Amino acid sequence: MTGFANYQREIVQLGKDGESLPFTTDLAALEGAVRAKVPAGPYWYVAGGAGTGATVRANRAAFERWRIVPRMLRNADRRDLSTTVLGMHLPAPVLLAPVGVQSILHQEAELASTRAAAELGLPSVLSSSSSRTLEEVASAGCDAPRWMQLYWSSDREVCASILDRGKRAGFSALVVTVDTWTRGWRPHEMDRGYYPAAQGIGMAIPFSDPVFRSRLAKPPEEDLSAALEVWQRMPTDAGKSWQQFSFLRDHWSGPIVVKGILHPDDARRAVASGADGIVVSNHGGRQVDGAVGALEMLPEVVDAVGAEVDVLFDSGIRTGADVIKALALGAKAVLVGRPYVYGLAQAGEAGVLHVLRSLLADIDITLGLVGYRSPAELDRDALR
Ligand SMILES: Cc1cc2nc3c(=O)[nH]c(=O)nc-3n(C[C@H](O)[C@H](O)[C@H](O)COP(=O)(O)O)c2cc1C
Ligand SMILES: O=C(O)C(=O)c1ccccc1
Repeated sequence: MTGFANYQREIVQLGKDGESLPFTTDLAALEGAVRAKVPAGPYWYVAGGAGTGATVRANRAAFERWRIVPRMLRNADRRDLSTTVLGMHLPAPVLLAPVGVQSILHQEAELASTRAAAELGLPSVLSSSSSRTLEEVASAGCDAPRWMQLYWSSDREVCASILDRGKRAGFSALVVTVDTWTRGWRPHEMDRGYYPAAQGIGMAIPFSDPVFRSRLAKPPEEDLSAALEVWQRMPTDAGKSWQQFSFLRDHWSGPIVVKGILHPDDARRAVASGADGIVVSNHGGRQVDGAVGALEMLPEVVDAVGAEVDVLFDSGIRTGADVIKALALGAKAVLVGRPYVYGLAQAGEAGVLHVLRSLLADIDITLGLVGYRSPAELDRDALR
């Protein structure tokens, strides 16, 4: 057995002592548990998808179409989930996806989620729209790798300043999200009139940025709506094409990952433009209604660029079996989004830790039962 599976033993022991966990171990059921606890505005903001929710469903349906074929008597009792992504050693092929405005669910927000990930040695990706600044998260006392995500604003000096702050605060990789230059059509938000950004939530990074502040007549603390208006006048797609990627290369010395790729030709373009990694993702179904399930595109993208760069995956990961399917289809690691945020809503850092430990234990146990000892041993032969 490996370390992560011990969580199962701890839980079983609790049961023997007549106790049970305060949380579900069924990560697919977490959403329902959180729905009963959190007000409708923030709940739907997180859980909702674009339009009719067809893409959210397509993400799950894509996992359902693949089945794992377990192998027997292969000495899989000792396992090692560790892997290397962008040259960084990870204890397991799991990262925390960038999720903005976490303070709508828990006041400790990104501090809690980053700490929980770091406790397990897992990297977390800080959203560009976080509720805490880069420097606050850096000083949370975590020694796991921290990556930063960027919504690539058209104001080059503001962008350069944010990248420079990230570097100085010790963020080791940059994730550039290319599928969200504007928000998708999201009835769940619009019909409830719930817009955290309108209250300045998720503006911690720009509002603490000296270059952004120099663009304002009055600081955001004195005139919030004017500051939000200036920010909104810096659209993230203005004139952007793959040619502008060199700007990021010039202002970021570490690895760059492009997040939000589905078509293999876009993956090739990203790599040709200098990306060190790709995240195959449809943003958890939040952007384009009726889009392809992200997992459906993973094999094509891996075939196109997997030999050159690390291909990561997100959108719809809920269980250990899901992670095994994504790895078998060629992902080097996966990012989880909503599940850890639901853990945060349940119980802050302890809730995130529970979700991550459950997922890692599930991956570890399932990998062993399927007859594999490490992520690297998995390939498409494990699936039908
Ligand atoms: C509430 C919420 C906020 C998000 N904010 C960001 C963000 O700021 N930047 C980003 O690149 N992706 C963001 N995402 C997308 C996630 O990084 C990720 O792609 C998605 O959640 C993965 O799907 P899953 O939730 O099914 O795991 C957000 C997702 C949610 C649910
Ligand atoms: O809601 C999202 O999916 C997202 O990417 C986002 C962007 C800015 C602020 C909060 C969330």
